Amino acid sequence: MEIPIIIPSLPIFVSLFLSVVILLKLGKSRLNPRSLNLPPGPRKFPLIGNMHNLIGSVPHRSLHQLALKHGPLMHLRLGEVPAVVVSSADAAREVMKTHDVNFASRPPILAAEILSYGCTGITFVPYGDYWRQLRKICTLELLSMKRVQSFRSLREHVYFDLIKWIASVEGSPVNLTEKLYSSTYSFTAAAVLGRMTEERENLLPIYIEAFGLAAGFDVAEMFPSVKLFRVMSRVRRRLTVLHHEADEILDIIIQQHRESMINGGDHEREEEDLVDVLLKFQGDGLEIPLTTNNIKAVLMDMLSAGSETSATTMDWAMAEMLKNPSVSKKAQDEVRLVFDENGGFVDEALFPQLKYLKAVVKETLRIHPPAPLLLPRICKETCEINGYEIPAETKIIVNAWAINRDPRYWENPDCFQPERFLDSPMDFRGNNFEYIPFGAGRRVCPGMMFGLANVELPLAMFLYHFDWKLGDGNKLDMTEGFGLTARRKNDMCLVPIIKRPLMSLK
Ligand code: HEM
Repeated sequence: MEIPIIIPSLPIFVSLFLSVVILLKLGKSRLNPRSLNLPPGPRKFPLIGNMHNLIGSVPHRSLHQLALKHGPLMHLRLGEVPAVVVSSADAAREVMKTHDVNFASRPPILAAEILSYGCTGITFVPYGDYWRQLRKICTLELLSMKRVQSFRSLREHVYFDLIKWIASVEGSPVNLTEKLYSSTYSFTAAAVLGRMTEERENLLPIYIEAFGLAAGFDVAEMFPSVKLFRVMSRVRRRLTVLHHEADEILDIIIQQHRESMINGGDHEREEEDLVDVLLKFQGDGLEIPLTTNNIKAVLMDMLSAGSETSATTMDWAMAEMLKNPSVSKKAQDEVRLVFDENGGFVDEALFPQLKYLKAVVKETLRIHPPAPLLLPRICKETCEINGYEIPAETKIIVNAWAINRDPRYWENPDCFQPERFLDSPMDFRGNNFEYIPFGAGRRVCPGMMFGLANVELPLAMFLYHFDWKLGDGNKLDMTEGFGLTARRKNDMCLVPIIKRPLMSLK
């Protein structure tokens, strides 16, 4: 009698094979250190660990709910990656101040590895001499207050074009969200790469797709020891193609800058862009020489870190003001008082007078931090925090969203009340751990001033020139979406009504 041989279909065979590989890996894994005094956390399942705990809501909300049960220092396993989630100001201070050096590197991330030339930009490069050199260039040159001011005329032109367009469609619904994101990209790309319009425009669809993919879930990142997942990763393949396309465009841009420098510079431009600045450093005898790929990595970091964060802040600020008419009235009254006296020109030089608008921006960053989990850190050497052991190589996730709304530090934490920041010494530079939209410690955001200028100017222009109402049949939707930043899920369509005519730019 013949014995039937059952041949499983290919997908079943592949999943069986992968399960066995993962089980074998986890079997001899270092990830079940029962003897360690780890922070408490929810029960972990085989293979997935706590991945199931993140289903159903945006990650910062799911993690917040878990932390309410397990505490401000919570241990998780995401696939095979051990992680600790920090959800209180005290624990955040321990990580980003007391033990800052130990937590000053970031875990490698697939998208950064590919798009940022093997993590050689500033954002994901490990803490050390090369990072220190880049950070110095960043704070003293690329993103200094002087540099931010040098982009003033560029900023005015980009956002003036936007409000001119809005004025041209007065009375009809405008997809403000879409316009905010595209104008912020235009400004950031022009400041970073220069005014070469065609190349910048070609880079935009690549950038949008790449950062969309980067925000997605990739199983290879959850099981770094299973090399097969890396080989099979569709995200990896697509990111690699996009990286090559972006690389060619960046090469053209850098080449044109080099030629322009040899010919004595571009006399039509008032300001240097960031490519100009980095190329000067390249020839400047740095301690650790900057290769052209290093420069491209920094440029990609600036584009990704600089554009979505500002647009997301602006979008939430507009949505909150629409939801809270008394807030928008106060902000509008202030802006109109200041700029009516200035002949109707929205002038950055007068922004120190916009105390209420600045409080609106601060409150937006409190209640809707664009990077609600900051950027991840990694523990270099095993250390102790609050009596718990944090093993080396643990991924550290700081839930800034939860901290910024913690009722122990904030009255009515879920209410949008800019008044709480008027006459308050609280700042977002990483000194007050109950308010950390830009992070803290050595890796705190170096682009704060650049980002804020990019938010305040368009907001002041929107409030000064227009009244805004929801289009017929549109409801204000405050749902959060998934993405690289915590942007709103659905675009906001608003009807602009001109209240102050547009003056031409000075
Ligand atoms: C509203 C605007 C912005 C917000 C809320 C924001 C937020 C953040 C956060 C939370 C981090 C991680 C900090 C940490 O790990 O402690 C970060 C890092 C960073 N940001 Fe921003 N950012 C903004 C705008 C910008 C802009 C405009 C730029 C540049 C053009 C920029 C460049 C960077 C860079 C390069 C890093 C990495 C720094 C490092 O690892 O040393 N950011 N940002």
